[in-house]
Amino acid sequence: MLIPSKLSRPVRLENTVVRDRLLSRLGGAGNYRLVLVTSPAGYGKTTLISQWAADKSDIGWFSLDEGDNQPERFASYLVAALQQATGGHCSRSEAMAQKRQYASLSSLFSQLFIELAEWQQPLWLIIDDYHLISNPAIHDAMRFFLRHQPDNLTLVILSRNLPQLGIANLRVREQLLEIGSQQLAFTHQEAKQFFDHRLSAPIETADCQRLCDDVAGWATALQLIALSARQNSGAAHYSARRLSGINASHLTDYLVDEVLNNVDDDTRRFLLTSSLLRSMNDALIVRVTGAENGQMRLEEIERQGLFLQRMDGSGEWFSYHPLFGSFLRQRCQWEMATELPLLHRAAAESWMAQGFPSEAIHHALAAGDDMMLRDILLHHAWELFHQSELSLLENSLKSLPWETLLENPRLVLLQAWLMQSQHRYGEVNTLLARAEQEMKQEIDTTLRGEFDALRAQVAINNGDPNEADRLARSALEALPLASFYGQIVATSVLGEVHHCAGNLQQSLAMMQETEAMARRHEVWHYALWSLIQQSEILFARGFLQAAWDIQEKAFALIHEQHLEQLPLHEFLLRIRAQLLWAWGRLDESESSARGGMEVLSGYQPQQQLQCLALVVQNALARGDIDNARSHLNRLENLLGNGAYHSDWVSNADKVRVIYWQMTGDRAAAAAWLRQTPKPDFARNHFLQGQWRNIARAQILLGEYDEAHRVLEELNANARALELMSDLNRNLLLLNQLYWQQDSKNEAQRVLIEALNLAGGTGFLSHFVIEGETMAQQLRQLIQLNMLPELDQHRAQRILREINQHHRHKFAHFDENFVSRLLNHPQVPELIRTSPLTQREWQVLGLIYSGYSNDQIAGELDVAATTIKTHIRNLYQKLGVAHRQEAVAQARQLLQMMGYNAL
Ligand SMILES: Nc1ncnc2c1ncn2[C@@H]1O[C@H](COP(=O)(O)OP(=O)(O)OP(=O)(O)O)[C@@H](O)[C@H]1O
Repeated sequence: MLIPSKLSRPVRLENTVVRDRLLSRLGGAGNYRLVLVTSPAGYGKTTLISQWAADKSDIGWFSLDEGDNQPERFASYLVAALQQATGGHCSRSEAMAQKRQYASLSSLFSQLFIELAEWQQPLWLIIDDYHLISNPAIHDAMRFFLRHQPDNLTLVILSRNLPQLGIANLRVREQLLEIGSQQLAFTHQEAKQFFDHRLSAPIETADCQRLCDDVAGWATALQLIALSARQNSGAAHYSARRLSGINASHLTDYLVDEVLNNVDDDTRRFLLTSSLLRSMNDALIVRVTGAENGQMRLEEIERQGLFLQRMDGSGEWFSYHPLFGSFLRQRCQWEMATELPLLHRAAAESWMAQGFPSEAIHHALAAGDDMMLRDILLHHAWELFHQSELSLLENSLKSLPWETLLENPRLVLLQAWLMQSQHRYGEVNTLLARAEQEMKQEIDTTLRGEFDALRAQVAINNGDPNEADRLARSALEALPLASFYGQIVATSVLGEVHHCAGNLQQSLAMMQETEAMARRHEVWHYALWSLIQQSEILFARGFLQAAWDIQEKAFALIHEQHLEQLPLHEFLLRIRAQLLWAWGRLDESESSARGGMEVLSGYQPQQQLQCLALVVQNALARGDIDNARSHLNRLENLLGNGAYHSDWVSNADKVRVIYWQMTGDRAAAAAWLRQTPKPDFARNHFLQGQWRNIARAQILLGEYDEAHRVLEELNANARALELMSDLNRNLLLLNQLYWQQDSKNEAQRVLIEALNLAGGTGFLSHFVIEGETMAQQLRQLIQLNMLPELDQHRAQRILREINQHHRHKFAHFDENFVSRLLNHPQVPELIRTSPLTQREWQVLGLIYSGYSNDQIAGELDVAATTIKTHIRNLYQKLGVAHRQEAVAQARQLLQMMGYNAL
């Protein structure tokens, strides 16, 4: 819940001096991205902007306190302020902010800007006391905000110092309106107006000017002078003299002498005790200060000019001027040390009664009241956990003695989940084991179930499916229906265990069950997770259309529940990219993979490894070697700088091995093959992937027998486990193997089977990526008319893709290449003296790529007889008699130029 006073413009402006000269400067504020009002404490920043904003409807006001250094909290208030300004227009961003479902502040802001794009009127967002922000993550996010905010939005920042927001740049571009302390300082005329409002007896103009000069127009000082003049008449000059030359840091002495010592004891006590509250209303005041009528008391303090600000339109919420508030709190620590725990306890109780557990925890911590903290946590910790108040919870648990946790093992469970959610798996088991060992009371069955469910999750994350299986089963046995969270976790883990064991049917059933439970209890995170797993299973079984449909459901869930910024969204975008890639929809695939990287942009770059591998994979399918190389550099860099799960590594290795195959880099493949782990048995599709990488490297290195053994076993397993997608991929590699071994018939047989399987899976790019060897075989199959009609169409489609993407293969013989070739010292004499025409080079390239005469005619769009003439001429010039010789010549030339020929 958000505290209303933090989202309200201070409204009490009667008796303030209307500062026309500054207001008219602010009249043009809408022309700037940023209005920056900076000055030392108490120069009138808040008052001025509050006056200026008084007649505006589209404003959002956000007053910061120290707690707002936590990015999630900052974001929630910022979005809420904009919601206020737009009358609730940004509901998606609001839901995301409330549920904390975003990867980074900048991604949340991007969503915000999408919603704001429809908002046409001018819009103002005011952030007061920005100097309280010290967290660099927030500064970064606000720089992002400033760069991308819509043109009709103006950000107004009030701060005691110059914020780190790239101010110089905005200044140069004239996008910044600045108001500093010199401008904020009261003029003589304003000071006169000020005193005329405040003092019962008028003050001489000359006196007023001197007072104003003495304090350099500092508003707070003028206010203090007026205060003391009212309290002990005639002391105005004395105060001004004392105030002249001092600044906020020396203010304490002055405030003690002139303010605290000048109010009656009752008021003094009221000021000190109430200052412990960062925001206050009637109920909080009554409970903490013991005042009979809190509201009246607050209004009275406000009337006395004791730096209390009214924070919302209804007049119920107040807070002290920050300067005065922190002074009072400090004094309170000194003067009322013994009473502090009692006061904080009262504050915590009152916040609890009003439904603000996190504010209550703040006071329970300050009170050092373990019992109270324990009780708040027992009742509200899960709610806060799901709102990602992780650091508040962590601090709370840290401050409780271990014995208290042992007596309340649910708190141990909470601490363990906090560790798991931060991937500190090792610590989870240590903590739970220690708790079990040291707990005095018998651990009840439900709790054991909860412990086991969490341990099962940790085990599967750690890659130990056997242990995960045992724990998940034991959890499900122990947990009653009411413990739905543990049940969901354990069921999902069991689903994963089956998945790892290759029991896809059971795994699918478990994941469907997880989804149903998670939806019933609105645990959206697990619902999404289980949908993604279902899609993975269906993909592995070769049901790509069904996988697509499940993905659609997952995207719908994300949309409905505003889960766009969950890291899991990346997972979904990634498997969508894989599917699109398989179907040859490369542009869409790449943009989905990039979308995934965007979701993770606020995390460690290592997290992007998998999406990056997909970007490389797309470049490879396009035959775009240069692009693939440049992305690969980044990918290899990440691989070398992180510890990854073995599946991640084998996905990344896949594109590396394909790249080496395409560029003929045997040395790299050999080095990799020496050190890559060789798992025992490819009983699931993750391990199949790793073994396929190995087989591909072996084929490239000419280790045909080894590759053959691997692929035979992979195929047997894939058939037994019905991993049809894997079978399809394996057959394509087997085809490569036979082709390289010159077993053309075998190659043809497995290719026909692969094409047939592709009728179900819809695979396309898997064929395309094999490039020219695939193209040659397909051309032959098409010519021989050996395929059933549908497969024939598919073969033609694949061929078109290869031709389109792999033009560079015959573009080797373009003008540039040919001129380099003719200047090569080893070029055969015959070619140097009677060079081919450009057209003849082109035809040679096509012959080399396995095109028939008719296909060359079709490709170059000329008559078949013309091609014959070209061929005759180029044979003559090359000194060859037939096709094979021409192909061999072309290969030699390409190799001479350093190309990896087919
Ligand atoms: N225009 C004005 N008319 C009358 N009093 C003013 C005016 N501006 C400021 N003051 C007095 O000065 C005090 C400080 O003003 P304000 O809170 O606006 O300063 P600030 O610069 O925002 O301070 P901080 O840096 O601590 O946030 C106020 O309590 C008010 O009494």
